[in-house]
Amino acid sequence: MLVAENSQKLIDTATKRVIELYDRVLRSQSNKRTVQLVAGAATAFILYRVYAVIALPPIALRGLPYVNNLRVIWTTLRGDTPWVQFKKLYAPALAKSNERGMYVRCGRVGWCVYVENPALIKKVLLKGELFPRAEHSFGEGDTLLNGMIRHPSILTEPGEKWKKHRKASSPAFHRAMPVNIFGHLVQNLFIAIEKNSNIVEISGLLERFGFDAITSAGFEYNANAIGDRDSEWVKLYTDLKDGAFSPLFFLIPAFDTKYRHLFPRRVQLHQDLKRFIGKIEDIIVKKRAQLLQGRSQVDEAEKDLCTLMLESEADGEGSSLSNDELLNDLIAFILAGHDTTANALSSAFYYLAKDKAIQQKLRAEAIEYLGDESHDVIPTVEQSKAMPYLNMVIRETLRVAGPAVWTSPRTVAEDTELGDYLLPKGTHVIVDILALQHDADLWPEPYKFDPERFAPENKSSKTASSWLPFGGGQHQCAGMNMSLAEQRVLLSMMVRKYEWDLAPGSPHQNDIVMSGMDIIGPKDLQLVFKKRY
Ligand code: HEM
Repeated sequence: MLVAENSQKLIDTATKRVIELYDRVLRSQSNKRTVQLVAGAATAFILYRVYAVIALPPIALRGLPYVNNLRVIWTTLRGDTPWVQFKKLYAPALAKSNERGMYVRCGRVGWCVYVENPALIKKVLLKGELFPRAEHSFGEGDTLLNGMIRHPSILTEPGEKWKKHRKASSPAFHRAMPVNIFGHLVQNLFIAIEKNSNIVEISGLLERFGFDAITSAGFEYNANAIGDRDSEWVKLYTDLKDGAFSPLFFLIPAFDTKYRHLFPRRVQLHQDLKRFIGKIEDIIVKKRAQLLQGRSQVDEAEKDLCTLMLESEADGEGSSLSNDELLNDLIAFILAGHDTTANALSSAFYYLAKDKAIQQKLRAEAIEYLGDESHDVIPTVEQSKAMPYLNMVIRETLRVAGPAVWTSPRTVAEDTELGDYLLPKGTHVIVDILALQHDADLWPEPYKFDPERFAPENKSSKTASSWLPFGGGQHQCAGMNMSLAEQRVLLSMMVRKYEWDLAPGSPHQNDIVMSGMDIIGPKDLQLVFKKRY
């Protein structure tokens, strides 16, 4: 939370004390002037203490450069995205840290040390025992946010409880590579693009593509978000997600719990949540029953995650999850998997529209691998992995405009030195992916889109450890390979079929304009498509 709960308590106590003091001073007739001076000084001191609690980090962290929290609150209320906040506030703080590569600011879990130095990042990500995931990073209680990011799940638990979820899903993520599912959804996207007269709002369309992709690949349910933006599933999910991250309820969770009855729309959303959960529960129950009848005959790589998880559980391979736990993980996959991939793709469309030579080079490669006949070709897994330039474009997009700007927060398990700085037990630490991937020492001209950085001859160990769009260590993105497959299939098919350009008068003409808070992507990106066949 941007304003920690204990700050509120301190403000209340301080206000009470100041009122009591004034009351005593004003009633006292003796030596009034001296008493007024003392009262004034006491008030100033208390006000400073209140300011310090809200605006400044704990004393133990003040040896690192930090960002005054009032500035963070202000920029957040203004609706600045992390992309803008980084340029305005965090990059200057980081610049003050010189070689250290650490700065402090208030984030979702309170005051955090943000780390950008690759060597320190390695320590944070690889020493899981010392830097376990922070508990309750999405708050506690019966809020809509906790109804969506459900406990216990792969996204929420630290330690052994998390391991159980990761173990249950690892075999499934290892096997799933559903290029045909993705390819057929890309064909639905073609239909949607051609329904538009001229200008296509591609970022919204890709979000709907991402939703169909994760419901199909997650539990064999095509929500048909591409075909029908008002479909029941899409509306339900969008309302719930917007509601869960609504700033008012995010900042003051009591409005969503104790005082929910004062907000009828909120009450409705909680009922909608039950309906949404019920739909996925039904799918799980049906799939468990199907498994008792025999294995799915679908090709292993095209099976959905839920089926694969149940099958590996039956084989004693993954760990065993209750229906509730499995449900929580499936919802986690939707939340973690749909916006991220959609925004990455949207950014790729932007950079390819801005640089026609790169777009053409990518097209030439897709034609070389998939042919130039006038019909759609869904690449095989092997073909999609083999296209070197496609992979360079994807990697560079994830560097320059990676949708996940930070890793999940970790909490220091005992007093620990990070670099030359002692972090007390309980300090929160976050890897600043955005800062790392825009460090000019590691990535010259960091805001320039240049896939050649990833050409084999330009590879270096320095950049290998500085490309972390999926995080790293034990919590590295579980869906990384699935997301990469989705991006390869979509981009290779799209570039074979269309040429595209920014829409006339696009606000993105000079520079990409981002939207989003934790997950970012181009804001309302509009493109003009020209069909090649
Ligand atoms: C471009 C697309 C994606 C990006 C950039 C991305 C990025 C990330 C990042 C940065 C983390 C946190 C890592 C950490 O804390 O160290 C993460 C975790 C996670 N992601 Fe992704 N992700 C993407 C797509 C997906 C997809 C498609 C899925 C599911 C199908 C998925 C599922 C998860 C899960 C389950 C976790 C938690 C892993 C754990 O703690 O064990 N992500 N992702």
